[in-house]
Parts: sequence; structure tokens; C-alpha cells
Amino acid sequence: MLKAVILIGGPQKGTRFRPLSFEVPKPLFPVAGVPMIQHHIEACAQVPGMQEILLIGFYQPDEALTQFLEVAQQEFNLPVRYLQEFAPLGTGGGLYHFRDQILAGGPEAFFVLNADVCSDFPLSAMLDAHRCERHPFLLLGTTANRTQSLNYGCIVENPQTHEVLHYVEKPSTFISDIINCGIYLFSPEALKPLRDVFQRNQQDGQLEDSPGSWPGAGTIRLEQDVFSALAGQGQIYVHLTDGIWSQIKSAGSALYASRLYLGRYQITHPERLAKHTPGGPRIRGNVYIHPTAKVAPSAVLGPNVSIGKGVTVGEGVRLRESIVLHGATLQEHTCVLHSIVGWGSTVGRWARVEGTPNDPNPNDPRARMDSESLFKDGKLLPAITILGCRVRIPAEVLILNSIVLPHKELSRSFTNEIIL
Ligand SMILES: Nc1nc2c(ncn2[C@@H]2O[C@H](COP(=O)(O)OP(=O)(O)O[C@H]3O[C@H](CO)[C@@H](O)[C@H](O)[C@@H]3O)[C@@H](O)[C@H]2O)c(=O)[nH]1
Repeated sequence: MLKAVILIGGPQKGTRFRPLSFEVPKPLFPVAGVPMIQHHIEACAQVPGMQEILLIGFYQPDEALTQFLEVAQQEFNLPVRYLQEFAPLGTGGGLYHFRDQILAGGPEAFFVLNADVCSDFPLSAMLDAHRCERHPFLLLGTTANRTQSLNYGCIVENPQTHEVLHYVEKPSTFISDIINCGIYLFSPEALKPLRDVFQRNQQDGQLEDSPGSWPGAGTIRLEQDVFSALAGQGQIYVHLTDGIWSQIKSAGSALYASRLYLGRYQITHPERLAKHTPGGPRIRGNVYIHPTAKVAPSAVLGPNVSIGKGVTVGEGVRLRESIVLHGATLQEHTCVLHSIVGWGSTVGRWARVEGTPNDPNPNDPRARMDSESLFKDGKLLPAITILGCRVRIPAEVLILNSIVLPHKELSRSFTNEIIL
């Protein structure tokens, strides 16, 4: 019997995802038409013997989360429960705090998945690798180029045995081009080292006598406190993948992840991809259209577009490499490229909303999405355009490389601006 834990973080996390995370918790942001963590749940539900999926985070459970859990339980016919941390406990603190719930029923092992990654989740292959040797920790690893590897946990392995010999979280100089994907398979024994860290932290906390400060005594950082500390002791192994993988930290990376998942739907969910039908809009490449969206027949969509619930797309609209969220309206002849249009926003007739993609270098097979910073030398860097929720863009204007905060009613064109 197996279980899975998804680490969903909480409201202080996901700041690079603003303004989109104002409306919906980041783990529920739609990527390729479904909430980000639904991709994780679908992958877990397919592993034979999966008994339960637990989401651990420090969000106050709201209506969106509760509804998501209900729908997921029904759809996957599995218990999917949310366990709320009383405070941010770090990537390992929640696992230790809720250990009784994780180990209830005696699972042979449990997966741990970061919510903010996009992957083809090779969970069965990880399970096969785990069953050969039953090491306490198995990490999924992939490669990144030298510069970008510094943004991730870096792994030095023994290439024959795949034992992790050395682990450094976000090093300041190059360590290895093998990076931690934030997808793990732990055996129940993995909780013992977490207990040791917890007890040590408790003792140190008592000595320091600093109640209420963060990180608190219950905080455990899986990466530094466990992986770095135990590397080279025969307990941690890496399973390498060359499948799709990307982090989802910013809106730009959500757009890139959406493209990766839409491409994967060709194999996993062909029914989710829109097809050209007589009298329907023209579809180019991979496009997701929610069944309740109304799309005019003369619109041209794709590649890599996803259209949410209740969206209206008018005549002559051109949409490419974009996400249009729940209830938005694109009036006739608008052109939307490399952008995210927020919930309930309206783009007026003949307006053009355009961004600049920040995709990984296509000529470098090891390139990953940069964990972009918005500014360089005090200037806003060109990036995708984001319209927050209920923004109104008038007819016949250009919004280029800009971020528009929620509820703004614009009256003219903007280029390279954050509109507050
Ligand atoms: N429950 C809970 N979840 C948390 C907490 N803090 C972070 N998380 C969740 O844990 C995941 C990792 O979050 P970060 O702490 O932001 O780490 P990171 O910068 O994404 O780096 C991690 O992931 C990389 C791969 O994407 C790894 O390369 C890196 O080593 C590390 O594991 C995210 O899904 C986040 O929501 C916490 O206190 N509680």
C-alpha cells in the first residue's frame, strides 16, 4: 500500500506568482486547463496500490480548496485530504508533524511532491527502483546547465550505484548539473532522521529561548537538514529522469508549464485537446477549451492556449501561447499573445495584449526556465503580459510586456509597465 503527500505551502509563499495568487491559492492555479496540483494527483492515482493522497500546507482551508478536494475525491475515487500546519513548518516539518496520519494503515512507502513543479511524474519507475533496494530516501533528479543549476538543490551521485554522495541546496558556486526535482519516494524509516532533526531543534530552541520566531523549533528543511546531512551515508539515492520537468514559480513559468502539459495530453488525455470541427474555431497545435467557453467560429487559437470556464472569445480573435482564465471576455478581433488574461477581465475590440516569452534556450538541451526576477538595473524586464482579475482593457489599445493589477480600468496603451 502506498500514499502520497503534496507540499502545497501557504499564502506567504508564491509571491513571484502575484497578482495571480491574489485570487486563488497558487496550487489551484489552472495549468493546461486543470488546477496545478491536479496533475500531481492524476499521476499518483495511477500508481497501483495508491491508498490516499494528503495535501500538507498552511493555507486556511477556503471554499476553493474544499471544493477542489471534494471533486478530486470523487473523480479519483481516493481519499484526498488537506492537513493544515499550525505555522509554516518547512518542507519536512509537516511530514514529521503529521507522521501518524502518513503512516496510518502501514504504507510500504510514500511519495512526497512539491506542488510547484510540472513533470511527467515517473512515479512507477521510482517505485521499481525503490523496491530493488528499499533505501529510506529516493530523490528524482534531472539535469540543468551550470548557471541555472545554482537555483536548485544540487546532487553529486555515485554514477554506478546512484547513491547521493553530496547534496547542496542552491549552492553559490557550481557543484553538479544534477538537480533535485522536488519529487521523492520515502520509506517509513525516512521519518527517523526527521525525528532526530526535530528533537535537536527542540533542544536548540529551548537553549535559544526565542518563542514565536521563524524558523521555529518545529521547522524542518528537508533539503538542508536531511539531504545535506545524510548524503554519503548510504541512505539517499537519486533516480534520474530526462522526462519533462519545470518549476512553476512565476506566471511566465506557468505559461511554459501549460505548454508542456498540453503537449503531454497528446498521450495522456487526447480528449482534453480541442479539435477542429466544421463551424468551429480554427485550432493550431495543442489547445484546451473548457466545455462551457463560447468561442466564435472565426477565431484562430493556438498553439499552446488554454481557455477557462465561461470564457467568451469573439469573432476574429487571435490567441497564441496564452492562458485565459474563468469568465474573461475577448471582444471581436483582439489579439492576445504570450499573456495571461485574469478571471473576469475584458479585452476590448481590436486591442492587442502581448508579452515576451522567457522560455528556456531551445539550443541548450539542459536549459531550464530561469527563475526570473522582474527587474534588472531598476527597469522592468520584458516578460509575458499579465492582466489581473476583472481588468478592463479598452478597444484598440496595445498592452505590451506589462502587468496590470486586479480591478484596473485602463484608458490607453501601456508598454513595459506595472500598472498598480
Ligand atoms: N507544507 C509546507 N509546504 C512548504 C513549506 N515551505 C515550502 N513548501 C512547499 O514546498 C515546495 C518547495 O518550496 P520552496 O521552499 O519554495 O523550495 P524551492 O525554491 O521550490 O526549491 C525546492 O524545489 C526545487 C525543485 O523545484 C528543488 O531543486 C530544491 O532543492 C527544493 O527542494 C513548494 O511546493 C512549497 O509550496 C512549508 O512550510 N510547509
